[in-house]
Order: sequence, then C-alpha cells, then structure tokens
Amino acid sequence: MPSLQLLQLTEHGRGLLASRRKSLLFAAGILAAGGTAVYVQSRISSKKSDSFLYSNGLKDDKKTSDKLVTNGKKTVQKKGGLKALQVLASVLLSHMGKTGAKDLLTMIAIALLGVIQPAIRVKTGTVLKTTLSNRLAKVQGFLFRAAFLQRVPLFFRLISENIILCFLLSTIHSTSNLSPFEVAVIPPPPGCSSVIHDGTCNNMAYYKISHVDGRITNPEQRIASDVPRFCSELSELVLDDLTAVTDGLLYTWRLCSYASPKYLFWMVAYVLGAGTLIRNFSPAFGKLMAEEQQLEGEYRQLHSRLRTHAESIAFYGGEQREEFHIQQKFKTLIRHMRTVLHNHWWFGMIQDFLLKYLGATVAVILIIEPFFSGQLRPDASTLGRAEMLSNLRYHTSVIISLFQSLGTLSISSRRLNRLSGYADRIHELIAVSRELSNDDKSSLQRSGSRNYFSEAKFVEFSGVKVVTPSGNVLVQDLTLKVDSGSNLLITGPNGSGKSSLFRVLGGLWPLVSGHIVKPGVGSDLNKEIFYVPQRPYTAVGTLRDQLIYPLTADQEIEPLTHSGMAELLKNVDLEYLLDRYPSEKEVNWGEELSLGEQQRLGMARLFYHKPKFAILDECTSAVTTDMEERFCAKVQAMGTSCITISHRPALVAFHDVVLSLDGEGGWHVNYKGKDSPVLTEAGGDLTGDFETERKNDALIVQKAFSTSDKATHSYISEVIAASPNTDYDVPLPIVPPLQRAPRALPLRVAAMFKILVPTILDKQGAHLVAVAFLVISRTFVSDRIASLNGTTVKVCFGAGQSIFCSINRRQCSSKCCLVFYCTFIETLDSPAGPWMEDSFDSASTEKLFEKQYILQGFPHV
Ligand SMILES: Nc1ncnc2c1ncn2[C@@H]1O[C@H](COP(=O)(O)OP(=O)(O)OP(=O)(O)O)[C@@H](O)[C@H]1O
Repeated sequence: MPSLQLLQLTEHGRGLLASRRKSLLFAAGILAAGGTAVYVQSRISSKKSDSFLYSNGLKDDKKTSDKLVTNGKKTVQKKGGLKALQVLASVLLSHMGKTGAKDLLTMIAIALLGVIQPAIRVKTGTVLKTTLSNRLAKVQGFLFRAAFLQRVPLFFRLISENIILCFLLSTIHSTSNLSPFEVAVIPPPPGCSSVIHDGTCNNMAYYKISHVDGRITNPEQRIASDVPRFCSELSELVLDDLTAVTDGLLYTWRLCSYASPKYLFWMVAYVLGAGTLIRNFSPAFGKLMAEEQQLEGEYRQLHSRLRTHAESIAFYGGEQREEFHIQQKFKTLIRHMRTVLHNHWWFGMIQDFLLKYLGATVAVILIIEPFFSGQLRPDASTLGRAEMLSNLRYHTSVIISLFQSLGTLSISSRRLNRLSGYADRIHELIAVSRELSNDDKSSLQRSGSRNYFSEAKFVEFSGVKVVTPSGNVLVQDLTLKVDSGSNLLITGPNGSGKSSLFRVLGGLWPLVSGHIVKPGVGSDLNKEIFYVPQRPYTAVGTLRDQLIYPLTADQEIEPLTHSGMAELLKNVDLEYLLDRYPSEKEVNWGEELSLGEQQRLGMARLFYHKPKFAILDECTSAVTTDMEERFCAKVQAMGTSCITISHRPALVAFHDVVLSLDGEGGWHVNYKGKDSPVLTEAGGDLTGDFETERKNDALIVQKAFSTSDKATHSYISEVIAASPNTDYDVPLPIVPPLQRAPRALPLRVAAMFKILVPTILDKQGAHLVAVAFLVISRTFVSDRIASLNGTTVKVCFGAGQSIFCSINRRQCSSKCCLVFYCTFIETLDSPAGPWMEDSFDSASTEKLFEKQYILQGFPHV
C-alpha cells in the first residue's frame, strides 16, 4: 500500500536509527561544520568591521573642523539594525579570548544537552528526566516494601539509590534551568564590555561624547543597561536557535527516513507562509526598543541630576519643579512602554496562533489525511493495528516537534529585530567613541597639516582658534609663548573663553586651526602639565588616593609615606584630616569636604606631582587670600610654571605675562617689567616661611572687625547681648537614630497595603486585581489537575480522531481534561510499551484500542 510509506520504516531508515551513536555523530558533525562556517565568516566580517570603525575615526582635519562647527545639526549615520548586529557579533567573537570561548562552549554544551534529551525520547520513548523520576517513584515504593519485610541491607541499598537519583534529578533540573544570560554574564560579557570600555576610556572619549560631540545622549545607559541586555538576549537567541536547528535537522532526517518527503514539504511551506505573513504584520520592535532605552536613560539621568544637585535644589526649594520634570519623563516612558507591551501582546497572539496552535493542528491534519483519503486502512491483524497505532503516535510526536523547531526558527526574525535595537545603540557608541578617541591621534599624526600638536619644553600657541562645540569662535588666532619658568595670568570677562583655551590645550576640544607646542604630547598621564580646576575632582578612595590621583598605588615611583602625606597636608592647613579620617577609610570626599577644603586638597595634589607646568583655573577662588598667596609662592618655589585664570588682582604679582581676552575673539598680551615687586599688596615675605596657622584667617577677620566703625560695633554688641545665654547643664534632646534593623513582617505587610490600597481603585489597581484573579484561578485549576491523581481514565485510540480520552467528569472539569489530554499525549509510553499486549475491541471499526489507566504523579501546573 503506497500510504504505508508513512508507517513502514524503510530499510535505510532502520539502519540509520539502529545506531544512536551514528545519529549523535551526524548531529555533532552538522553543528561543528555550521559553527566553523559562522566563526570563519565572523572573523572576516570582524576585520571588515574593524576597518569600518577605524575608518570612521580617521577623518581629515578639514572634515573635523567642519563637523565641529556644524555639530548641532549633525545626525548619526544609521546602520541597518541587522548590519549593526553583524558587526557587534563579529566584535564579540573576535575579542572573545579564552574565557569567552569557554562560555561559548558551555552554551553549546547546554544546547546539546537540550538536544540529546529529545533524541533519547524519540528513540526510547521516554525522557531522561522522566525515566529517573519513574525510577525514583519505584524505588520509594520498594523502600516501603523493604521496610515492611524488614530487609535491612536491601533498605540501605535502596536508600543509597534514592539519594543518587535525587542528586541526578536535581543536577538535570538545574542544568536545564541554567539561563544563557547567566552563562554570558557571570564572567563579564565576552568582548563586548572590554571593547566599549577601551573605546570610551581612551583619549578622553568619555568627555567628548557628552560635552563635545552630542550625537550620543546618556552613554552610561548604553554601557550599563543595553550591553547586558544585548548579551543576555543574544545568548538566549543563539541557544534557542542552535537547539531548534539541531532538533529540526534530526526530526527532518527521521521523518524522511520513515515517511514521504511530501510531509516535510508541506510543513516547510506552511511555516514559510506563516512566517512571511507574520513578518508583514510585525511592528518595528528594534526601533521601539531603541526608543525605550533612550527614554529610560533620560529618566535615569533626571534622577541622577537630582541626586548630584540635591543640596542646591533643597536650598532653592525646587522640589516641585524637579518633580514635575521627572513625572513628565516618567509618563512619556510609561506611555511608550504601554505601546511596546500592546504591540508584543497582539503580535505574540498572532504569532502563537499561526505557528504554535494552528501549526500543531496542521500536523494532526497531515497525519490523519491518509485515513480520510482512504489510502490508509487498518490492518486486519491485531499486531498490524498495534504497529499502525504506534507509528501514528510516533509520527505525531515527530511532526509536532519539527513544527516547534521550525516555529522557533521562524520567530527568530522578531527576536533579531528586537536585538537589533540594542545592537544599533551599542554599535553607535563603539563607533562614535572610537572616532572621537582617534581624533586626537589623527591630529598628532598629521604634523604636515596646519593644525597639530608638537612636543617641546615650553607652551606655545601659534594662530590658535578657540571654537566651542556649538561653533562660536571665542578666541581668534592666538599667538603666545610661555617659557618654562615664566608664569602667565589669563583674565577676561565671564564666558570669554579662558577655560576653553585650556580645553583646547588639553585636547578636550579639538584644535580647529593653529599649532600648539607643549610638553608631554601623547603621554597617558599629565605629568608635564597638571590641571587644577575650581572644584577639584575627588576620587573614591582614601585620603592618600586623593593626593596621588590620577596615579594608583602601584604606579607611584616614590611611594608617598605617612610623614610625606602629613607634610603635603600641612602646606595647605589640612593636617587635621589625618586625625579625622583613618588612613584606610574610603570616603566620599566630594560630599564631606567643603569647597575650600577640596581646593586645598587639589593644591596638595599639585605639590605631590611637582609638574613642569600647572594650569590653575580659579582653583583658589574659595580659599582665603592668605592661603592663595602662600600657594602661589610655594608653586614658584617648586619651579613649576603657572598658567593661571583668576579675577583676583593680588595674583598679578606672581605672573610675568598677562593675557586678556575680550570675549569677542580679540586678545592682547602685557609683559611685566623685570623690576616689578613680587610681593602683593597684602604684604609679608611670602617666599620665606610659608607655614602659618589656620587661625590666621580668623585673626584677620577679628582684626578687621575690631577696627570697623563704632555704629556697626555697637549694633553687633547689642545683638550679642540680646541673644540668650547657653545653659550647658540642660541636656540636649536626643535624636533617635534611623531604624536600620528590618521591621517585623506584620509591619512590612501593613506598609505594603498602605501603598497598594489607595491605588486599588484606579486603572492600575484594576490591572492588579485582574492579575491576582488570574493567578488565583490558575492555582485553583492546578489544584484540580493535581487532584486527578488516583482517577481512573479510559483512553481510546480511534481511527478518525487518532487519540482521545475520557475522564470521570464528576471529578474533573473540561479544562482539566484538556490539560490532561495534552500532558498525556506528551508523556505517553513508548510505541513498544506494555499496552500493546492488551486486547483490542476488534468488533468496533471506530475504536481501535481502549485502556484504563489510574493516573499518578500529576504535579501542580
Ligand atoms: N560644551 C560646550 N558647548 C558649547 N558651548 C560651551 C561649552 N562649554 C563652554 N561653552 C561656552 O563657551 C564660552 C566660554 O566658556 P569658558 O568656560 O571658557 O568661559 P570662561 O572665560 O572660563 O568663563 P568664567 O570666567 O565664567 O569661568 C561660554 O559662553 C560657554 O557657554
């Protein structure tokens, strides 16, 4: 009979299936060949991507300057999402290293473990886990028997077996639950993070991205959130697709061994058709995802701004304004997330319907089609019918599994689309940061062109133009030389470009035109030119770390001793910090020290580094004049040349050259006569003894106060006299410390209700109630299913409906029947199982086989 091609195993197929080793070798061969092909391709495209990324960074100077001037209008060159994905995947593979390769192998091993399991199921009709569970159940039954018969050695043997089985089951369970995200993230995501960190931390790219370039907002969101999500979703996709491909190949091969290729043809045609339909419906998930990340980043940034400027906002009382902004952003984010969720909901529904449920129905139709067409007739003999049934059952399982793998592959495009949203953002970050970090190198390399940096022992500007990132020209054609040993003071109105000149000198802003000569060109650490800003950066760490910053302990040539630290701090009257903070204590210095103290710490840092040139950008604005003068004198004594920005006339005395900017691009230079005094108006020989008491500041104020006019004096005296005397005997009120220990459970539950109850009546509350109802009803159904244990079930195998069953309806709702039916189909014994020996109702043509089962081991769903 021609239709028996479905049922009869061909000789070739039998041969192949007879050897499980061959099947595994075959699958492993396909995997290895596929893996090698993908790796080779990725290496090739990695080279291409590298050259693509580098070529982006190396643009000629003209282009750079044009780009800067038109930065505001600049648009990001959008790569296709999948192109970005390809580039990123190749970057990941090429920067994987040993650890990354190990992770990838683990992933493949997990995928194969998932594949081997169905392979065993197909062959033996049981799942490995199910076999072990069955055995465990049996062993536990035997335990009772052994105990009842008082057979102690047998009992202990069974207990040992029980323990081993438990261990194996828990290993299998936790291995199959091992999420690919964890595999990818427990060691840091291979390649990706290091490429990004290299790119953003090099050549001040972190500064240029957010302050100069403007193409990327919130780079930290991309690094901290997009990268882990991308890695997690990529590993999931690779794992699922790897499993689906191998599953698909195995099942296709088995189906072709048993049955006509027309089944495969119909299935592929169906999946392709459904896939095309779905693709046409698919919303732009990649774009939606990128937008979501962008909005999330902006929302986070508002919170981090609030935290950074908390004190100023609190003093201004600006909470409501800040809250308004945060709420606005939050609402926009929620609105967008709702759109995304809605799209996922309806699209997932269509996708599941077409590929999962309708796909399974198509599989059943394919299987029963020969019955309806009359090509397939049950054999007259009992054994023939039994074999037909077993084949029918087996083919249903193979075709459904094949549909599932094809379905998984066909939804990959949606997942890829989503992934491409992350890939786009990460790729953009890598490309922009490489481009920016290469900008500086390119200006060094092109010393033949008009604008470049070169190395010398002095600082010189020749025809330098200072242009802001938004294109405003601050200084035109500046030409000036600062020799080693001489000091330059820069003055000018606010916003005239004084700090910007240093930004160009330090390479933070590009050199648009002109030539700069300076010491330490291209060196990593600013040993030659040391910058001291108005608010010095205080790194997280100990007091010692602050002094040696940016060096780390292992970079120090001469380690700073405790007495050295004390000496440095004494110069700036901060030696009390040594008593206040233990030497190993890590402190958030930016929050704990006042601005004046931070400036003094910045000065001590300069004394430690002893650079050739020091750029002092209003770094003494918050310290007393006395301290400022001592600092300048000490710097001079150290032999460091200063380039200073200050509005204080007292500092003129310490400088030989004054550069004045007019704020409109103009500038002029004044040189001081050689006989000018080095002393300030405040007087005192500052080059002599620098050590003054901290109390000096207070003494100066007291002196000024006592010499002030009589009226003021009498007014203040009156105020002091009117103020109440402090009674030191009265105990001060004790402020209770913040509660740190966790509260008792009832209190925590009450707090939760306090939050939840008011929201229960609004829209979100309704959602919450609906979800709670679903969860409770699911538990109820699950409980009903579990109560099926012990129920007697009659299972019938019919010619028309393939398999059906009936359950005592009094004990089980129709929903439970459905769940039971699906579960039963999945866990049905092997075609060669013991039921084949049972008798058939051969009188009925409809009912081919019937058997009663007592259900056991039904879990809660
Ligand atoms: N990242 C930036 N993008 C665009 N414009 C900027 C940027 N940074 C600074 N500017 C502009 O450049 C101009 C000069 O700024 P700069 O900080 O050099 O002024 P300054 O002379 O040091 O002023 P002040 O005396 O107030 O410190 C200002 O108008 C400022 O708005």
